[in-house]
Amino acid sequence: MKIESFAMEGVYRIGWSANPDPRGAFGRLFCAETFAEAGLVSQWAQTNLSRSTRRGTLRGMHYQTAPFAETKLLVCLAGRIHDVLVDLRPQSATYGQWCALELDGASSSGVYIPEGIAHGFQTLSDDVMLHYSHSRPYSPAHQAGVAFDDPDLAIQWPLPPVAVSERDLTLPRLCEIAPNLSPSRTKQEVLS
Ligand SMILES: Cc1cn([C@H]2C[C@H](O)[C@@H](COP(=O)(O)OP(=O)(O)O[C@H]3O[C@H](C)C(=O)[C@H](O)[C@H]3O)O2)c(=O)[nH]c1=O
Repeated sequence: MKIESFAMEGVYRIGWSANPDPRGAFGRLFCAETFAEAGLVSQWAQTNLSRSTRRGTLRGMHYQTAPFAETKLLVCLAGRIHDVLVDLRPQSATYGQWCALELDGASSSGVYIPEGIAHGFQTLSDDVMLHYSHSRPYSPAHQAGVAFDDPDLAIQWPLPPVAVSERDLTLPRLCEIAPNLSPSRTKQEVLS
């Protein structure tokens, strides 16, 4: 299992160190001790599976508000996704900016997403399966989000979005949830 910092403070790529053998492979994806030693959340409240059937499916940008703000460990088990993070932490050097990475099931690659980051993805293949670990329970009353097509963010999505939920089509713009954020800080992809 590899833990590598990525683009924004507190975000890490998580790599699955597979041990191949004639049957296939086996490897560790999470270890509470290793995560704790690295200063990462090492206890999860809930885990979820997310299945998307069509290439181009876009979900996001989602987060939970306090006191249910959550850290997520996301692992791609099947298919490929373009994963996007938006930094909503006012004290962060990358506040109001976004970064992106590709995750795929072939390598079971993952990303560790700290509290204060809005998360979304677009599938790059049919039949995507994702595994989520959440540090806090799901709380519908604390579900929040930012528009995936916010013009101030100008997130670059690789494909025309399909199968976007009604909720995601009506999420607020960043300027509505962070009025003090000057547009000059946004429109920049944080280069990894
Ligand atoms: C998030 C969640 C949802 N649900 C129920 C609520 C709905 O009936 C159904 C689908 O929920 P939603 O449309 O919010 O699912 P996504 O659009 O895939 O949202 C998720 O994907 C984005 C990209 C994320 O990062 C979040 O983890 C999460 O918001 O599952 C639950 O029962 N538990 C949960 O933890």
